[in-house]
Amino acid sequence: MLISGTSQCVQTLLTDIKSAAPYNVNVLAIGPTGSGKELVAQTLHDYSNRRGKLVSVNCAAIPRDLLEAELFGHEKGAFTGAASRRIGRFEEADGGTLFLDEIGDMPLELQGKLLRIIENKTVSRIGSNKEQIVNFRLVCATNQNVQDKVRKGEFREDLMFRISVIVLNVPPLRDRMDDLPDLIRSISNQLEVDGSGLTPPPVSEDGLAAMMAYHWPGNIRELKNFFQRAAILSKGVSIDSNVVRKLLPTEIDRTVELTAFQGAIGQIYDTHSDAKTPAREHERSIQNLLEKNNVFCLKSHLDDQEAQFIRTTLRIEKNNTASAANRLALKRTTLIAKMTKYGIKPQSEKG
Ligand SMILES: Nc1ncnc2c1ncn2[C@@H]1O[C@H](COP(=O)(O)OP(=O)(O)OP(=O)(O)O)[C@@H](O)[C@H]1O
Repeated sequence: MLISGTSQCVQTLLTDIKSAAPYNVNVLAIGPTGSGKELVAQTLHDYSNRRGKLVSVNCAAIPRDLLEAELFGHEKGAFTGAASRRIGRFEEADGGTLFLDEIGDMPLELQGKLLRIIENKTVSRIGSNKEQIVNFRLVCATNQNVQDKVRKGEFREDLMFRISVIVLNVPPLRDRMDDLPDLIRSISNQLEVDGSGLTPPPVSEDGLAAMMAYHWPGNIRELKNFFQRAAILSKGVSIDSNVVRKLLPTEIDRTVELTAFQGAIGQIYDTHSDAKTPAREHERSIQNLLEKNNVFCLKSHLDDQEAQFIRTTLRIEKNNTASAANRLALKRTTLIAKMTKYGIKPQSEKG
């Protein structure tokens, strides 16, 4: 599977992957859950031309007391239950790439051992004194703020520096909505060959607009799940805004709201037009949001809205920041500062 998308942030990510791939330097991929960090590791490995394989270990999914044996392997009889010799993941990745997912969850005592292996490139199985040379390329991933963990004493600072020679930022889906059509195509292709028997339904224009208004907290994994649900429930009918409304029920208020906001960029909220209907709809959606959330974080909600406004305006104004700033009654420098704050990059700077 290829990393799909033509958005600026994905193009930057791909360029960084290709630049780093040939060198055996440690890479840390940072991004929210489901954003495609494992695919980044796979792509790095593919471009590296290392002859070995990619070996993936999820440090959060393996119980703490088993993780060490998983990584280092063990000799027969090394501990109760070690009925036979087992090769560890470091050895398995010899000549290839070792991908340690959720590295922030690695227990502190194992962090020390990992640091030694990174420095010496030798490993010994539990129950053995024999050191073996291993030649693996290390790629780690996290969706946590590792620096925060360092501050709290939960992650070794020296290890953080060692694993993050190159840092790749994997963007959340909401920051790369322009890639939605490409991602849908990629997920549809997967559905056709994954043996699930599902036929990917087409997506109508208003369906795509409703999907773009949703903020996808589970990122590409959530998009994939949504698509599988849609393939089952829509029974071949195309995914339109009604299907999206049905399948993303808890967030649809947001969709209604954002669609209204997108309309606002046209003239729905134009003071010269009849704004009563959308205003009532807007009020209803706010009421719904308040009913569903005991505490509603207005600040982050407004930030999200602001970011969405800016993205949409840039799209409408074909990434011309001067025109977008005019449309939003902002100074261009203010718009650019806000774009930096929200990590929005225009596809091609014209303004
Ligand atoms: N470009 C893509 N096209 C199709 N599917 C994709 C794409 N990128 C990622 N996916 C799918 O999205 C899901 C999540 O991707 P992945 O496991 O790489 O995310 P992650 O960031 O490593 O998640 P986590 O933080 O939970 O470990 C996977 O099922 C993957 O196949």
